[in-house]
Amino acid sequence: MQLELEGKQFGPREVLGRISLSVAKGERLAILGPSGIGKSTLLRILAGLDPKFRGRLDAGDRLALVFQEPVLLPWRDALANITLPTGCDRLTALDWLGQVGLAGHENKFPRQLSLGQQRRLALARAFAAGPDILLADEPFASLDPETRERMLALTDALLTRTGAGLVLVTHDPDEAAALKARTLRLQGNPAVLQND
Ligand SMILES: Nc1ncnc2c1ncn2[C@@H]1O[C@H](COP(=O)(O)OP(=O)(O)OP(=O)(O)O)[C@@H](O)[C@H]1O
Repeated sequence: MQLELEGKQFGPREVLGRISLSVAKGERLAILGPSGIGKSTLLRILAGLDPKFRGRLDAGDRLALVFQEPVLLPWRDALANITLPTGCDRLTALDWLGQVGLAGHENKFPRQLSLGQQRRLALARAFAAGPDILLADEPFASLDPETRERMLALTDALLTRTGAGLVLVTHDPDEAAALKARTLRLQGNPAVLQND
């Protein structure tokens, strides 16, 4: 995927400046920066969720997204939370549940799962979609340290196994290091990307 951003405004406010970014399958990138700098805004543009920007996005790749909030279907069980959005079959969904350590939880509803389990379900759903590139917005925030470590190791393993690329938005350089991601930093007003 390739983005040539000339600028992004909210009303009169120029939030992002000129940003050139390309990510290929297998490549891992982390975008760091303080709260409010424009990390989520940039990720939403990359995901094609926000078409209101000046510039050009070449989005030929297959993308999957994970957010800080797992955004699951509340009235569907864990299995259907994978099969319905991705179109994959039951066996594939069960396999992915196993890979994220949720074997035996397939008939539970999201509210019956802990936050860490819900995040792993969202991760399984993302990988079940077979993405070239995973776009992740703070998916490890507000987990207890042990769960966070396990989730980071799991994400690293699944990225390696599938060969998917990664764009991770985070304020935490440790997460970038744990995922062996090249780091770029958003800074300035309007914000632009600098090598870290
Ligand atoms: N829909 C919107 N309308 C107006 N302003 C917005 C909108 N979305 C974001 N902003 C503003 O754009 C700026 C960048 O927001 P963004 O959420 O991208 O920052 P962030 O770096 O992801 O922050 P955080 O780390 O706290 O999530 C902020 O000043 C925010 O208030």
